[in-house]
Parts: sequence; C-alpha cells; structure tokens
Amino acid sequence: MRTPIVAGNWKMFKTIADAKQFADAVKEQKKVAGVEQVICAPFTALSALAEALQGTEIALGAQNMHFEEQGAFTGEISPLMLKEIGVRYVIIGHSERRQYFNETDESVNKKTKAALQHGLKPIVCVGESLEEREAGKTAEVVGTQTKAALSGVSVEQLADVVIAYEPIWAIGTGKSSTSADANETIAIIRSVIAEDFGQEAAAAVRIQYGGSVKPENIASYMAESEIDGALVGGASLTADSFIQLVQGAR
Ligand SMILES: O=C(CO)COP(=O)(O)O
Repeated sequence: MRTPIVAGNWKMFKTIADAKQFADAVKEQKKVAGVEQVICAPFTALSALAEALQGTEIALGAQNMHFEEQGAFTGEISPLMLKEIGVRYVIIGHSERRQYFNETDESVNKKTKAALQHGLKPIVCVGESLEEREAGKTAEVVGTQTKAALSGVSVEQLADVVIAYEPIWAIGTGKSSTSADANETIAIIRSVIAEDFGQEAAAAVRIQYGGSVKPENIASYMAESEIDGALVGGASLTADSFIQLVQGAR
C-alpha cells in the first residue's frame, strides 16, 4: 500500500509573514490523518515555517537545491543548509527550472543523488511539453527523464524518492490532464522504473500527478490505480484549499 502524498509547491509566492499566516490558518483546521503532507516554500520562508508548522502534520520541503555541500556557487543553497533547518523534501527538476534556469537531466540526476545522500526526499519532476505530446512523444520524454534522474540511485534509496508527473501544458493553465491520461502516463513511468529497479521496487514508488489540481478534481486523480498524490501549485496557497486537497486525497 502506498501512502498518498500531497505536496504544495508555493513557487515564488509568500513572504515570511504570509507563510506564518498560512501556518496559523492550518492550525485552526481539523488534522487529517493517512495522507503525507508537504509544503515546499521559498527558501526565505523555510526557517520560519519550520517553527510555525510544529504541531501540524505538514512536513517542510524546498523547491530546489545545489548538489554540492558547499563551495563557490553564488546564490545557491546546499543540502546541508536545508537539513539544518528541518527540511525533509526537495523538489528537483521542476519544469520551470528546466525551462528558465537551464536545469538538465544531468543536473537533476546529481541533485537527486545528493538529496538522497543527505537524507532529503527528492520529489523528482518529469513531464512533456504540448508539442511533444502532440508529436506522440510523451512516453519517450517521460521515460528518458525518469531514467536519467534515477541513474545511479540504489534500490534502497528509491524508497525515498517521489516522482511527480507534471505535463507542462497543464501547469498553471487550468487545463488539467484527464485522470485516465495521467494514469496511463504514470503507469509508463512505473514500468520504466521497473526496468532498472525491478517490479517490487517500482510498485512501491509513489508517483504524483501535478498540473491544475484543485480541491474539486483531486479525488478523480486519486481514484486511479497508479496515482499516489498530487503536486499542487496555485491551489496550495491558501490553508483552506490545501486542507481540502489533503482531505480529497484520502
Ligand atoms: O507546477 C505545479 C506544481 O509543481 C502545478 O501548478 P498548478 O497547480 O498551479 O497548475
């Protein structure tokens, strides 16, 4: 049985004050059990959130990191720095980072391995563009991205990896993938993982869907056999909506 996991990706939204307000509002809501919950906040809000989320079910995540522990990498944040403030998850290879910040399959792989070495759980993002989808290349693209990201990861380490399938054309557009289509692609990702890690390990990996997930549609994704949760942007920004997403994932 794979435990469902709902992760909010706040992207470049929320000051420290906003983040604290979110945490206060979450605390007023009833706790939801049985679903792993993560908020991936901007770096500047992580420390404050680590404290503010105490007593909630929500674990802390970052949205990116460098793969080195330290060094002359101006503007970067290392896995050690994230660990120190209580971060447990880190999004790796989000399509916005691949598109705007030159993230490559190679850097995604380095970061995935570095996260695992430091006891951080990577949420590794894969997904095709609209052009690739229309050219019938979805399976090839997500297969290549998945294999590259997980190259050199051990079977034991794979247990700490979460994959997020986010079709680029569905992100922030309101155009979500149908749950059946998302399920089909996620099944492909799982079979690609099985080729390298074996059936048993692949069957245990959690794979989320992301792209215009809302409280109103999360249940339809969760009803699919291969989908184990959601990585949510816009709809994770208010406590009310985030809790509804978590409830919908049970
Ligand atoms: O990119 C996403 C999560 O990482 C999805 O964003 P939206 O939920 O806003 O479409």
